[in-house]
Amino acid sequence: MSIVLEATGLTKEFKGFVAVKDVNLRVEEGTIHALIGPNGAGKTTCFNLLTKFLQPTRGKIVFEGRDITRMEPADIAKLGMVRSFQISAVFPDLTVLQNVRVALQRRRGESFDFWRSEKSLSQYDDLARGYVDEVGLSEFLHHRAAELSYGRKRALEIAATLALEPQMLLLDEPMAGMAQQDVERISALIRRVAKDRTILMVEHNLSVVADLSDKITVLARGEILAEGDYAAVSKAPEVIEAYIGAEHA
Ligand SMILES: Nc1ncnc2c1ncn2[C@@H]1O[C@H](COP(=O)(O)OP(=O)(O)OP(=O)(O)O)[C@@H](O)[C@H]1O
Repeated sequence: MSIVLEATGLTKEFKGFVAVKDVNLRVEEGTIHALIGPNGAGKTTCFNLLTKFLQPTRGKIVFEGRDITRMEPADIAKLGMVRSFQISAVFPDLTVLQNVRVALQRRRGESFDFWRSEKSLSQYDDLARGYVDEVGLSEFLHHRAAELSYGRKRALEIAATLALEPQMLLLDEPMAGMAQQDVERISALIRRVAKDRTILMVEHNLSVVADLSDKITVLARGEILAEGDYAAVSKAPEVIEAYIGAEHA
């Protein structure tokens, strides 16, 4: 199986404090890979490094055979690696359809003054409808984003992300703040969009991680503690200890 994203010796120091230490990570094509660990483990920092929101102190990141260590987030998005919720959410006053169209327009690198050119935008309608369909929001096509429930807003964000046509999606705590019925809906959605894409996610909800992930990397104090499927990592004594230790910290 081929490796889509590979980090080698990834390290981030904040004024001498090592938040991420010598992390070696390989994400295989077509998998859902989760990054977990107790609070303060370095997950967010790691994620920000991989998506280039932070510059690593040391280490190398290769996406699809290309060294992206020094690239900007917008440039790696063009290469096909997109962070969801990067497109910071959705425009509340636009409809579901309009939001996805705007994302499509971005992908095509057109100007951003969408309010002027309703006509030229309509060429994207069919494509946009396809993504809206894919995330199960067809019946809300003409609803304003602001009117959607929290879970449906998240689905809309995913639709807008898909419209950027990523080969790899990085999801930052997709279940954060979700009610149970939304968790189930978004889980199903992630599984569906993962069919022809690669996904790396940071997620605190361990039952979601157990349910969705092909592979899990456990971080603690900035370092990789364990790696494998859920059955394996959840049994590893060092993982149990790290979680319990973090609870008592
Ligand atoms: N900009 C920063 N400056 C200094 N220290 C930082 C900075 N960002 C993160 N850290 C520290 O790095 C460590 C790892 O933080 P990080 O947010 O990556 O962990 P996390 O695993 O995402 O935690 P959580 O689950 O609580 O979100 C923490 O000790 C944090 O205080």
